[in-house]
Amino acid sequence: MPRIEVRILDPRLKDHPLPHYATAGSAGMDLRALLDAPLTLAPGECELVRTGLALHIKDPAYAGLVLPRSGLGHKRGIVLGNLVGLIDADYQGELMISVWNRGLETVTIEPFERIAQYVLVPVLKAELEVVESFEASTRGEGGFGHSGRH
Ligand SMILES: O=c1ccn([C@H]2C[C@H](O)[C@@H](COP(=O)(O)OP(=O)(O)OP(=O)(O)O)O2)c(=O)[nH]1
Repeated sequence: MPRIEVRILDPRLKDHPLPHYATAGSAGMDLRALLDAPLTLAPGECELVRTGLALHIKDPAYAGLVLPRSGLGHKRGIVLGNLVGLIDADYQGELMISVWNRGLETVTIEPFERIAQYVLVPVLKAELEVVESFEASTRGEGGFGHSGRH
């Protein structure tokens, strides 16, 4: 199992569990909002929320993804302002969550509420090789729906 170093940047987090896998099959660890008071988001409003944690992946063979929580996104309209957060292996700063109320009603986030999830994923690095033309292939120039398939 890969190891990620974590710094607890805010003493209030000492009373709360670190992000963890809720079940043996969970792919993500829930992330909690470090807030002094409830945060009210009007429809369309977006706020950068602290986690109070710095997670240093270190190994460039991995990256972190911050993803919405399904229930929160579907039922309360709370998703991420950047849709998906990409956490680089060399990032050592505080993990921040862009919380966006995409819904039509005002939503309140409570301090330490679980607002997103963190998934560690493997990363492949590609080297770009400039060529004059590609080998004959079955795909032409089309894209964005040009294949004619639905
Ligand atoms: O939801 C997110 C997304 C990113 N980050 C941190 C980790 C990431 O490694 C760093 C930079 O993110 P990214 O490269 O996506 O942002 P950018 O807008 O291109 O900023 P930068 O100029 O800092 O690279 O910000 C977060 O804390 N939360």
